[in-house]
Amino acid sequence: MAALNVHKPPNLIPALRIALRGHAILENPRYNKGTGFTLKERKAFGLEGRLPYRTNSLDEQCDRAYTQLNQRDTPLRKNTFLQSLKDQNWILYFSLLARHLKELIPIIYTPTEAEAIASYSHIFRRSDGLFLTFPDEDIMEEMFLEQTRGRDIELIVVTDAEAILGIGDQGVGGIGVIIQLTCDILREAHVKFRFLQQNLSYTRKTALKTAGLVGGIDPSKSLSVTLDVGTNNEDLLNDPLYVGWPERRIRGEPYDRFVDKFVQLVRKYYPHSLLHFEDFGVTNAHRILDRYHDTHAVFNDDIQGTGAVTLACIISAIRVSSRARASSSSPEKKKLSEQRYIIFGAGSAGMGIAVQLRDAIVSADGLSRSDANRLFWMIDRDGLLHQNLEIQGVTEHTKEFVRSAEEGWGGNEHVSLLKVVEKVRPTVLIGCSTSAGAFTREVTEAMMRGLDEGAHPIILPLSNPSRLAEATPKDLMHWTSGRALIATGSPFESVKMKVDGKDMEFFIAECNNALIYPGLGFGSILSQSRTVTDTMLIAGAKRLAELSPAISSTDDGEYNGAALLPDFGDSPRVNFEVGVTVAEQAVKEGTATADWSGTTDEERQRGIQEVRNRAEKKVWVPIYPEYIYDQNGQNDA
Ligand SMILES: NC(=O)C1=CN([C@@H]2O[C@H](COP(=O)(O)OP(=O)(O)OC[C@H]3O[C@@H](n4cnc5c(N)ncnc54)[C@H](O)[C@@H]3O)[C@@H](O)[C@H]2O)C=CC1
Ligand SMILES: CC(=O)C(=O)O
Ligand SMILES: [Mg+2]
Repeated sequence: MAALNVHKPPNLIPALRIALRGHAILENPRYNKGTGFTLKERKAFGLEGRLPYRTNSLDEQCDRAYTQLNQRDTPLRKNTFLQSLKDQNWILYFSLLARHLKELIPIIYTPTEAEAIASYSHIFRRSDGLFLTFPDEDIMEEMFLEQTRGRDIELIVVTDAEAILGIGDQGVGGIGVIIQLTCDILREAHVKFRFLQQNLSYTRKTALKTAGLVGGIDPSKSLSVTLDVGTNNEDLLNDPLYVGWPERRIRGEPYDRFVDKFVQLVRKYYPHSLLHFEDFGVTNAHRILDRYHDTHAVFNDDIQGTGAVTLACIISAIRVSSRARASSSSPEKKKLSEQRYIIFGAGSAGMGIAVQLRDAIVSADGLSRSDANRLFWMIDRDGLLHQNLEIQGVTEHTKEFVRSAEEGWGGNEHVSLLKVVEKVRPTVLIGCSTSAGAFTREVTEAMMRGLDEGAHPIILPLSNPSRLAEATPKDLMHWTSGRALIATGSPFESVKMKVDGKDMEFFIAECNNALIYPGLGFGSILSQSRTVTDTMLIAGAKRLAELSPAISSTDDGEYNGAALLPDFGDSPRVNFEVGVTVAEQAVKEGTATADWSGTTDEERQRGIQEVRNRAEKKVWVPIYPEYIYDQNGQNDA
């Protein structure tokens, strides 16, 4: 049978010159094509006899991998299967994800990844990423260079794993979340739909239809790093199979010194890279971000990514709610500054959301910072943060949002969520507390009672994984008779119910930072921005909101149940658009340093025109390029 040869997209992906042969190329996931090696390549790379006769197309390989995946009967087994696929063949892995994006995201990310991380030491097979361990501090630079030498790294995702999703301190297993996040950026940044349709007419249509050929940043240009500074998780400390450093977390000056040493290495060797922080503990997250914000392009996803995606979601929800009110007698209240926000859980995510919304209110509606702060009521374990409460470890950011004693919140006592809802009459209620079920029927009904006629309550239970959500969408929809505008942190099924005798289906948006950080990151990397500014984040969030189905499908007033944010299955296109907007903003405000971005006003205008074109060129697409054997060619991972 003739071997199929559909791997080489002419004029799209340049051929790669590679120096690895035989076993070495088959064992290297960056280059391995498995049965996808063409006859010519098999000959050139010494693979004849190492592979069975038939050459498969990438589509065929994806079909086979998908069938194998579906033979795994639990999400965790599917997660492990995908991890081993990635260890074998990156292009096949990303291609498979691209073809089944919506279905596979909950497998490789929340909620399943939480389970995989919690069992990391027990299901451990093979390491991935760079582990920098505290006792090896003196040789950190050698370890760093060993993994990165000769590589053109653009994206570094790092965690110290103190606050993984909502499941807390996971020690060294936290690497799982950032490996997936690194992958997310890679896979989501863009689908070159039109481009591919024009250039890849020979590719099977299904691949295009299923939003197949996704790209972003070349995986060889990214690095996942775990800073193993110990763990305070007793189960891990007592587990003889725990593979991390089995000591308590280091704190204070030694911790700061260790982190600083790492950041300085990044700055020294990769000055134009984006450094993405994930799932640091709340006491360190803000401090680290503030410390490096002005000196390098640093980004804390839990703070800034969550802030940006939530801002987008609320812009979209307010638009729906104000349209609905347009047909009632009460005022429309279209502005962010016309809302009252309760944020339940004042940790990294909660504070990130408050700061992002506040900054957007100041920039869009012209309020002073202190007036904007007054629109927020922050609630944590000890209840509402107010001046008479003795709060431990209040950060500068939190202080700004503490409510005044003059508002009559009483002495040093716990003011509950219900009490705050009754008194404040919020229009927006956001949960990032890890406190499952905290948005009770009583709280929700109290919120409904406080709303203006015709308004929709905006309720976002954002805690992950799914089991920690502050309420389920189904309950919220029933308690509010179908009025609530909801988005959650993890994926939930749509809610079908009768509203005013009409059959409705409400689609629940996933308000998860993974929907926006690939675009924010792509825009920052594309423009080689010196820093990631608040204005870049706001621009990205507004663009995401514009792309929301709820906005585009309710133009004529009636809310039809469309999701408040774009679907994760559409995230490649969406993140491409967000990335372009963010890069345009970076060029506009002069933080971009890419050689095409310009320094004078005139050059910057030209730079802005250039962004989209540059973005299309930059995208990495998971398709096999042709390989040419060259003993001076690439030989790294
Ligand atoms: N949807 C999304 O994009 C994101 C969701 N999250 C989720 O939000 C949750 C919190 O994450 P982080 O802010 O990173 O953690 P964190 O540990 O920094 O913050 C959690 C906060 O909730 C407070 N809290 C705990 N129990 C509470 C209770 N019963 N009542 C009120 N407050 C309580 C804690 O004291 C802490 O301040 C997690 O479940 C995480 O998965 C976090 C980042 C992004
Ligand atoms: C989504 C995310 O970053 C978290 O749950 O931590
Ligand atoms: Mg996170």
